[in-house]
Amino acid sequence: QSLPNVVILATGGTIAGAGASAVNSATYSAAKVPVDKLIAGLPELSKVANVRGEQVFQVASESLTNDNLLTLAKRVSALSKQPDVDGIVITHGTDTLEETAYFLTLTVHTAKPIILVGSMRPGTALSADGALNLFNAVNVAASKDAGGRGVLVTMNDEIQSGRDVSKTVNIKTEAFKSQWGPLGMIVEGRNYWFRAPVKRHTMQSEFDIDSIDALPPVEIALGYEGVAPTAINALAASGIKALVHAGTGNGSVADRIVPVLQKVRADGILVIRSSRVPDGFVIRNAEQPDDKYDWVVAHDMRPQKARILTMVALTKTKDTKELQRIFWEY
Ligand SMILES: NC(=O)CC[C@H](N)C(=O)O
Repeated sequence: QSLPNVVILATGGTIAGAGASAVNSATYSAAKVPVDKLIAGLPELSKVANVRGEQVFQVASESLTNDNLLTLAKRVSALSKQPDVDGIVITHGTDTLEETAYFLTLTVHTAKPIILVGSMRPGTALSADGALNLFNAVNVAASKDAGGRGVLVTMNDEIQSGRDVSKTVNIKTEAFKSQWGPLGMIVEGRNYWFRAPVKRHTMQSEFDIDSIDALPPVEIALGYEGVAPTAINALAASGIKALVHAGTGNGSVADRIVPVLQKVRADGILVIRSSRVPDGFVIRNAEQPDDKYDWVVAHDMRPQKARILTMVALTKTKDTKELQRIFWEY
């Protein structure tokens, strides 16, 4: 057979979920159905690619750890080097899918398509979205024109950049959005491309999962009206190497928190100023004098993605100028 070879790495989530009845679209158990059953339930895949599955984990994605991330990325990297693998699909819970997608696009050196996919409803529900999302993922992974675009996400007929995309609604099937728009769409197994990523990824990345064996502890502190320094002080005392501050507005920081973050930086912990606002981006030296305080701004990265990039960057550098360059470039 001359069909492309696609490997599905299954990690759990709602796409492998099962509920008690067809009306249970929100009340169900995630991470129940094994990958071989997912593949067997979608005979249409055999016309698109030679598909085989590997069960890497079977978890809800909010429980994934840094070690899980390393295990998965190393497996993706190893498979991508095999001549008998043309594309890789990763089934994943949607809650932290955006973090895994960004981690892989930063660290896996391949021009072969890598596609993450999940679903918002379990396969047992009325109007389940997982089957079409997975069919689309395998189609994109099997197509020649999907390589070299960074790690991609196929949800709701859209092809999204793994760097840009986030879960923005927690109940609808159109859950994944990027403020910069999707890269394309997939309809009846055909890709329609409209734009390409400009940030560094995969082949052009200076980071390589094959030489990363541990990730440093990096945590997130939220800014809000009435915020106290309690959480930041506790995090700083816990041995973290960097703190992502999810500030208000344009990454603004409460006046009583500013000296706390200055102390955190003086103690050798890197401070990354991000925003809890989903869209837009943080501008350096606006709201706070980042040059003076030696803080880094997270550009357009949401706090959870800023944390991923910070962990990856810290495997190479602790220099704040370097870290800021990395935030602009990735
Ligand atoms: N829609 C989902 O995949 C959410 C299920 C679960 N919380 C997870 O992220 O794995």
